[in-house]
Amino acid sequence: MTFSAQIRQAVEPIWAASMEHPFVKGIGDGTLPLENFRFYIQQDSYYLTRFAKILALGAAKAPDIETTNQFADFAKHTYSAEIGLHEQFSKRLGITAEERALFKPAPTAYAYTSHLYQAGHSGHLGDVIAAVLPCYWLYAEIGDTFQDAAPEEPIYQEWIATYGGKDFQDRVDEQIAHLDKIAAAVSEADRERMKEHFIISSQYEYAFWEMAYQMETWPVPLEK
Ligand SMILES: Cc1ncc(CN)c(N)n1
Repeated sequence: MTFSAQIRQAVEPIWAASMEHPFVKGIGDGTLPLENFRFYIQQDSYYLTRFAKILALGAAKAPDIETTNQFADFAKHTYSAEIGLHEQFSKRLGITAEERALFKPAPTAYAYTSHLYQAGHSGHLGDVIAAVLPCYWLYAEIGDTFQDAAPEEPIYQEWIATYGGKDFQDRVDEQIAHLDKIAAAVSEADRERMKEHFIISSQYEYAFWEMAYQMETWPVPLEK
C-alpha cells in the first residue's frame, strides 16, 4: 500500500465525521445559516493567507526547480482561486472594511495555522505536504460528494463547484505523488512524523467546521 493510502486509511473516522458535520451537510442541503458561513469566510480568509505562505515555504524547500515552480504555483492558485473567491463572498455577505480591520482569528483558526507553521518550518518538503494535504484532499472529497447537491443559496453552489472540479483534484493528485515519492526515500521516523502532521491537520479540519458552526470565541472576550 502507498504511504498516502496508509495515512488516508488512518484518518478515515475523522474524515467521515467531517462529512457528517452539520456545517458541511448544511452547505450541501442549503440549510446552513448564512451567519455561520459569514463567520467561516472571515476565519478562512485568515487561514488561507497563512496556508499560501506554507506552500511558498514548500517552494523554498523543494529539491529541484520544477518542484519549486509547482509549489509556487500552488501558492499562487490559493491566492487567485480561493482568496479571490473569499473576497467576492465577503462583498456579497456584507463584510465591512471595519470588520476586516477589527478581525481576530478564533482559537481554532489560530491553532490550526500555528500547526502548519510548526510542521512546515521544522521539517523538509515531506513535512510541508503532509501538513497541507488534508486541506486539499478532504475538500476535494467534499466537493466530489456534494457535486450533485443543489442548495438554493448560490454562494453554497459556487463553494461546492470550486472544490468539486477537475482542477482541484489535479492539484490533490500532484501533492499525493510528491508525498509518496518522498515517503519512499526517507526514514521510518520521518514517515511517522509526516503521518502525525497529516492526522493533526485532519483533526483541525474537523475542528474548523465546529469552530464556524459554534462561532467560536476566546474564553475571555475583551473590549474592542
Ligand atoms: C480550513 C480550510 N482547509 C482547507 C481549505 C481548502 N484549501 C480551506 N479553504 N480551508
